[in-house]
Amino acid sequence: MAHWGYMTTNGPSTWGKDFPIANGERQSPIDIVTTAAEYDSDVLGSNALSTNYTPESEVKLVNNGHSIMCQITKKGVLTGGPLGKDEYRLEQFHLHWGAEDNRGSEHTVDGKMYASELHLVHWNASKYSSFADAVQKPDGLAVLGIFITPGVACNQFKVISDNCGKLKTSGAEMTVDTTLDPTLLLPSNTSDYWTYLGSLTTPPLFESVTWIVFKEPVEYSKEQLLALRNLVDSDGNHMQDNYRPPAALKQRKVKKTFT
Ligand SMILES: CCN[C@H]1CN(CCOC)S(=O)(=O)c2sc(S(N)(=O)=O)cc21
Ligand SMILES: [Zn+2]
Repeated sequence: MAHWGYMTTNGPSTWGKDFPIANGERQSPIDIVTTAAEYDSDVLGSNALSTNYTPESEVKLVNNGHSIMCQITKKGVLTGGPLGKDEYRLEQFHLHWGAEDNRGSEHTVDGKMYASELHLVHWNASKYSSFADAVQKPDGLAVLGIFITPGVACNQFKVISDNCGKLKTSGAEMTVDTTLDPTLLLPSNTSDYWTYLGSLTTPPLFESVTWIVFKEPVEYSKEQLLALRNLVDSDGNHMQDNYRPPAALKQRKVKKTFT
């Protein structure tokens, strides 16, 4: 089978052929209908969402053919909020983006698409022994979704935007000798978010993700967004527009932590 991608011939509308779960009951992304989201004080509850990340002492960047990914090597944890008592460990982060500012995010808010969306991927280290073990479990993963909008440069993202041009082929890796604190990739307000049970937004589309999507977007400069748009895969195709459109909500409720 042709490897999945985002072109007409192998894009999201074709994924169901090889990954039937594409039409499942808890697929991601979704359109977040803000008026339908339910304020849930016990999500906000006793234990607010909390990150405790250790800054990376060097930055491992990988062009995986579908996105630019930063492989995390230090111990960083996400707890609280909808995650109950479980501790989720940061594994990697990556992005999705468009060819133009008017598209690129995967989640949408009342139909609005942002220019890009950053995903910090965590796995449930309280219940599972490894990322590979957790990736298919219904409570195996937690992903933080951060909307990106054009504006001032994000300093912490510079190490990625300054180097992604050197990752010319799929599988290309590089290690940049600089530190990176994933905490500084988050919006200033991490109390206001929507959360719901969903899936990976790329094949294999496992329904294993507790999604936490922050309301406040983060700004990247035009140059930083252009750096993402200049990324190519090994066939020399631009990686841009590497977003899956919203899937059906089906029998799910989206919760929110703010009124
Ligand atoms: C290009 C492949 N992307 C996936 C690779 N991984 C799955 C590994 O399957 C064995 S993963 O768990 O690191 C994630 S998280 C994620 S998203 N966009 O929902 O945050 C996609 C993927
Ligand atoms: Zn993603």
